Amino acid sequence: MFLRGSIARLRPEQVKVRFQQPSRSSPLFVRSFSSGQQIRFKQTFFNPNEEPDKNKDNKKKKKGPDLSNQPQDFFKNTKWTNWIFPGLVISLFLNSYSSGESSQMTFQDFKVNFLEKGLVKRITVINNSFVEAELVTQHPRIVGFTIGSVEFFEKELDEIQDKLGIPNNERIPVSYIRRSSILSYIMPFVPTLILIGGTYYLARQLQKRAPNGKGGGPLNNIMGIGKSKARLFNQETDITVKFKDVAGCDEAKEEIMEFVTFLKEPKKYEKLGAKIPKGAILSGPPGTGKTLLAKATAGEAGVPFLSVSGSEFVEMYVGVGASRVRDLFSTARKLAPCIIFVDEIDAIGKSRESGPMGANDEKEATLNQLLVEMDGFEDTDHIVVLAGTNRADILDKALTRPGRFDRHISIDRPDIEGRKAIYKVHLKPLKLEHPVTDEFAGRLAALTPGFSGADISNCCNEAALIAAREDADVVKLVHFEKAIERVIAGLERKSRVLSPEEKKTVAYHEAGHAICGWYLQYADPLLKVSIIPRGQGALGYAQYLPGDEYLISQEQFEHRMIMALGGRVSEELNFDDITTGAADDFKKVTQMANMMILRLGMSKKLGTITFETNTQQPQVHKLFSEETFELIDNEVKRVINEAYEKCRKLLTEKLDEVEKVAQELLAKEVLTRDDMIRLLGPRPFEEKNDAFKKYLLPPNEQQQNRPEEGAQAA
Ligand SMILES: Nc1ncnc2c1ncn2[C@@H]1O[C@H](COP(=O)(O)OP(=O)(O)OP(=O)(O)O)[C@@H](O)[C@H]1O
Ligand SMILES: [Zn+2]
Repeated sequence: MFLRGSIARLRPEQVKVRFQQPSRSSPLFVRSFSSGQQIRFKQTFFNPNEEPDKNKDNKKKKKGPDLSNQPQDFFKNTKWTNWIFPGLVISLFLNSYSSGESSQMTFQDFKVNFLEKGLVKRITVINNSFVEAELVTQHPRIVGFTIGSVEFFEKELDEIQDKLGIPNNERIPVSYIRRSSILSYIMPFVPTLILIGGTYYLARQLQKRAPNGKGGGPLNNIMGIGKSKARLFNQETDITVKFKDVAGCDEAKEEIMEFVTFLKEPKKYEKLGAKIPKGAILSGPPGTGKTLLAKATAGEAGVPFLSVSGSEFVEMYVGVGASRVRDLFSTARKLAPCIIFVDEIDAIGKSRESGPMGANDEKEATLNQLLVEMDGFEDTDHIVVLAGTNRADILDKALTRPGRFDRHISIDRPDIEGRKAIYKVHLKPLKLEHPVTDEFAGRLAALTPGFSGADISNCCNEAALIAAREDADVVKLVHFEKAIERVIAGLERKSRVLSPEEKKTVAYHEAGHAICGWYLQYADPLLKVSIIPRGQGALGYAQYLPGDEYLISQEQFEHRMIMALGGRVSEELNFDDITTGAADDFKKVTQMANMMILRLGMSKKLGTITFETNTQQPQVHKLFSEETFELIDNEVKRVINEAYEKCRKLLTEKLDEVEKVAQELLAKEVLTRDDMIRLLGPRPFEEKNDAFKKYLLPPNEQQQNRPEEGAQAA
């Protein structure tokens, strides 16, 4: 009765320690395995009438309900099964321990030490082979010894008592009993019991789910392998996301809204005989909020949300994926109405013929099962399946067929307005210097072209971390600027010390890039140039702000190539030797040139043909002749050479400017756009980036950048 609860919490080593010193806390287990006679042993060290001692163990145990009075509670509690195995082991241990309580000796010892001294109160002969004698002393109270034959023992006993002159009516009472220990019945089964108990206990332990709801140990993976790994988010407790938390992507929200109304008032549709779409594919680059949108849909509809990743269906054992799909849908049916979200569906939904290895049986089986399940549930089941992917183009056509994922919702990287809205969402929890204004969010959005929702969330968090590191009370714009730089270019590496020569080379290299950017019409606005090493291997870098562009002209392409070559050309013009610093630039230039020639039809000689090959499929025959091959080679070289010549011409003309910028860089390490204007005068072209003009240009420059408006105003 004192043991309840505590064993379950004790670790094995604790259990051991407890029982090395027999305490009052053992009777539960002694009783569970002892026959009536064995209680006697227990009484030798446990007195039920004894006052409970006031040690802290006891106090703790007394708190809970008394187990001995409420056995039914004990068995109702499912946890009791967890005790079986440790209980078994401990009670066996105890049994062996408690058996040692009566002192064993020889008949000779007994005769000399007790019998002849008249210390014996009562004698019991057990099974004609063992004698237990109760003494008048307390310690030991009981002694035992084996005898060869009962006749001999009786004779000896009589002789001694005769010798001591004890009258017949006062002789030691002797009783004869037969006793079969329950242990003698149990013992043959003990190994089997331990085996079964052990296996059961291990299985239970391993099947216990980890607190985060994910699988437990390795054995669990095998036992529950066919189970879906979907995480369930309960509508009341877990899904707090609503559409208002998903900023931007208004079209996507609008489209997905239909599912919300369906899950909320299915009758409205069913009344008219309409079939509700069963699923939708959400496609878009990583971090654009596909998962978030799916969750918000569940949040708005107020239904459970089952989230699983496509890759979680894939296992090396055949048939596991299909079984997991089945399990997922059977769970969903129980929870309906509900939303299933399968992230990275391309892991199983890849087009079945594609891939260099041909079809993969296991993946195909999994996909087939998914298709079967989607066909299998009726729209009256009120289950909606949403799937996320970054590669909608490689999905199997069978998946996107009507009646399955028949809606395709694409979520793009947010534009300036989208980013502004997302910033507003993620700035809300931060402690800022000023309340969030449109201006402030717009400025951050303009500084982060191409950022996804996840990047923005990361950037806001990074800013707060930087502010905390600087012991600031509030998060300021500078912290955001540092965070953005860090996200874009990586961590500043002040520890990487360059030699003065290296530093000089980097300064002229970066100055070359910067000057090209300054005097080329289609170059993006420059924000800053720096020669502080950052991230992985970047010795210097320049931050430009491309706008949200959807079309890029040939001239733009060319200007970008010239800019990329500016670093190496500047090295050539200013030093006798060249360095390895331009490797990355060349990679970019080559990629751009290849794209122009092979995909964009920007070569007159080759014409408007795309030479793109499908790298996923093995090439069986040549797609174009040797001559075309050579022509492509020559054209790519020509485009790059032309850009190189233009770059060399430009930088030769602007050698003084390069010198100025390089010297200033060596002195200050970082140059901003304002520094550039101070050194070179304003850029000769209007900036092309609207967001930049609107949020980042100082007001006086905004005037200069809009000549017509300026004229009208004057
Ligand atoms: N439109 C948005 N509004 C607010 N927060 C956003 C938005 N998009 C993304 N986020 C932020 O980015 C995080 C990651 O987004 P999410 O996991 O939904 O992206 P995903 O598109 O599913 O990415 P992946 O393709 O890598 O699975 C979100 O938890 C959220 O904080
Ligand atoms: Zn470079």
